[in-house]
Amino acid sequence: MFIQAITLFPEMFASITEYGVTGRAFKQNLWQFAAINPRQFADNKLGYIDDRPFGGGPGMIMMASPIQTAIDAAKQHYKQHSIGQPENSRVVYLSPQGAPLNHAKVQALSRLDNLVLLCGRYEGIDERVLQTSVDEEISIGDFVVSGGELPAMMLMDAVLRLLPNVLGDSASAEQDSFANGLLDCPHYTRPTEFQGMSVPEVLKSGNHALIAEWRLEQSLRRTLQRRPELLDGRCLLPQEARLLDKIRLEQEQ
Ligand SMILES: CN1CCN(c2ccccc2CNc2ccc(C(N)=O)cn2)CC1
Repeated sequence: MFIQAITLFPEMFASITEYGVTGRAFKQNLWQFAAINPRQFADNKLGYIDDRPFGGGPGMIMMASPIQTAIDAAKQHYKQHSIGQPENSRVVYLSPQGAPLNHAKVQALSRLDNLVLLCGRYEGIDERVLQTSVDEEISIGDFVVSGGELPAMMLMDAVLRLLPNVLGDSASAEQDSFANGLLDCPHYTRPTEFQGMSVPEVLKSGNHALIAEWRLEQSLRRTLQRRPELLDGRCLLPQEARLLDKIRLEQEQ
């Protein structure tokens, strides 16, 4: 997968290309990345790519033209390098006004050949380039941060984890909590005793069926407790329904 970020701060993306599983996968060429700085496409010698908002108000708006040129350059790049299929490519704009990102959306994005991530700064981007050149607007949550770069890197990390071979067999993405629509169960490691607290016996039993059932019960218990709405509309496997009934019965007592 070839990901391009349109950003005023290309260096920020070292956080994902240089560290952790995403960094190792990048070095193994399991995915490719390029940053495009719209400042190089400024219409003026001084490199201005922002201007005051029509209608007044605080802050500055990113001008349409340099962004348009940057998006066209990104599309040109994957076309001339014939990376994947142009139709299997998408331009995504990270913004508080976007559709909420969730696991299903991450899965859909992980099947693309090319992904262009538009990172806004200042107070946002001129609407006219968004209307013509952005395929999808996505939000990583109902809060505002000072630029689209961190949201873009969070989206990238979630997507890259789903690419084949990125997570060696040690940690597979389908075991990720949201992959099954539930919150994750509690985890423990050595030492057995920590500040007078021990480890649930079942986890030391070596009985893998019992351990799996305990973990599923803990996930269901946590989901019911912290995010009950995640259970609405989620079809339950027989084992999940049985455990959920048991938990609900206990809570009624
Ligand atoms: C001070 N202004 C900075 C620029 N910002 C803005 C406005 C429009 C687009 C992008 C941004 C970049 N910020 C983002 C981006 C995404 C998310 C998210 N939830 O996905 C949160 N914030 C408005 C506020």
